[in-house]
Amino acid sequence: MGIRAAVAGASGYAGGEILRILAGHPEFEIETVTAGGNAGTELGAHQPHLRSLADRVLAETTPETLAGHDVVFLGLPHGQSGPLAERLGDDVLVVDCGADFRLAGADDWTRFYGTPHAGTWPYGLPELPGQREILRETRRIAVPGCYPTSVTLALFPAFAAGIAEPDVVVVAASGTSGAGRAPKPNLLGSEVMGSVSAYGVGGVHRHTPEMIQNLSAVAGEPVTVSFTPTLAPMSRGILATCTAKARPGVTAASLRAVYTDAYAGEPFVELLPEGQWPATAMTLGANTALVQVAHDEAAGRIVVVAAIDNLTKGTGGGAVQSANIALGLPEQLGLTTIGVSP
Ligand SMILES: NC(=O)C1=CN([C@@H]2O[C@H](COP(=O)(O)OP(=O)(O)OC[C@H]3O[C@@H](n4cnc5c(N)ncnc54)[C@H](OP(=O)(O)O)[C@@H]3O)[C@@H](O)[C@H]2O)C=CC1
Ligand SMILES: CC(=O)N[C@@H](CCC(=O)OP(=O)(O)O)C(=O)O
Repeated sequence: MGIRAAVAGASGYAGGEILRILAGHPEFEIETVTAGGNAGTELGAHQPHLRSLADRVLAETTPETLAGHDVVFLGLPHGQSGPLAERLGDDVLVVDCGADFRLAGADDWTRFYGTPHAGTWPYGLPELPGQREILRETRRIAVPGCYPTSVTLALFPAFAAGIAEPDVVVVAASGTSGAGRAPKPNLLGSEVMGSVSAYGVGGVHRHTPEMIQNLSAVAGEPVTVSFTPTLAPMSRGILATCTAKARPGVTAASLRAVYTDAYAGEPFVELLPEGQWPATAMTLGANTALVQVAHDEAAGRIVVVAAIDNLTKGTGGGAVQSANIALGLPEQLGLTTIGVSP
């Protein structure tokens, strides 16, 4: 008998990615899959790529259907996780892909999400300093947002090493799956194809406080982040271009040395060889973040580019990576760094 898992939101993009990974994981048994309005229908109608699970019937998402499992993965709209998690025992590992428990600051939560703050859970980004120790001891995990995953991995080593001023500018392109599968007028194929567009400009995107929280904690001082997301005509992937003012004395060699050291032992983050730049296509389906750095001497800025698959390292893969740690399994179990191409 393996580790009994339930996936809520199994008809959605995040839930589908979690199931894709769990289906190839040697320790998990997928016992229950749930949805909202699509409860009662077969999973294969929504996730036709998950062949071995096609005839599973989606249950309703209730505390009763999610009870009795060792692990519950939640891929639900914001606001749904808190009431469900409250009704699941403290011994059950709950891994939430929603935003509800990511932020420590209730004011930030209310300002960006407009509802009362549900609380704060340990943050599922194992690469952050000290985070693996925290994840080993917890039964509640808040999986990071997809943009904050890419930006935090791109920049935290520079702040940990004290080589960047606390003034960050990020422009990131995301594939459309980041927006979920519910239809939205600006996300019709004809609106998205052949065009890249900015949205959430001017410090209003809800991932901004999450980036600030992560980078400020590592820097030990408040970091400002000017974040501009853009939508790119592709299904998956995030390419985040992040810059910060360099502290005096930083050189191309010292910058590279910081990132070489930071990621030398990390299984899922790779500093690419010099001269090679990350592309989203290199990460598709893989639980990897690919990173490259440059020192823009004329501008006095550090430039870091990171690529991830928003659904894998940015959600489902990150969720399973953190769950592996919390369950005492090898962190890499069931996860691959090998992508899909072309
Ligand atoms: N897409 C991404 O790249 C990322 C997503 N996330 C987060 O993961 C969560 C899910 O996102 P995503 O998969 O993209 O969204 P989708 O819209 O693709 O899927 C949402 C899922 O939630 C279910 N659902 C919707 N409303 C309810 C409800 N009232 N009660 C129970 N189930 C409900 C849907 O079921 P039904 O089919 O029946 O409507 C569906 O299974 C969100 O919190 C999102 O922020 C996090 C990081 C990245
Ligand atoms: C392309 C696109 O629309 N992306 C989403 C981010 C998706 C995500 O991961 O965010 P949460 O988990 O915090 O909802 C957005 O910008 O709102």
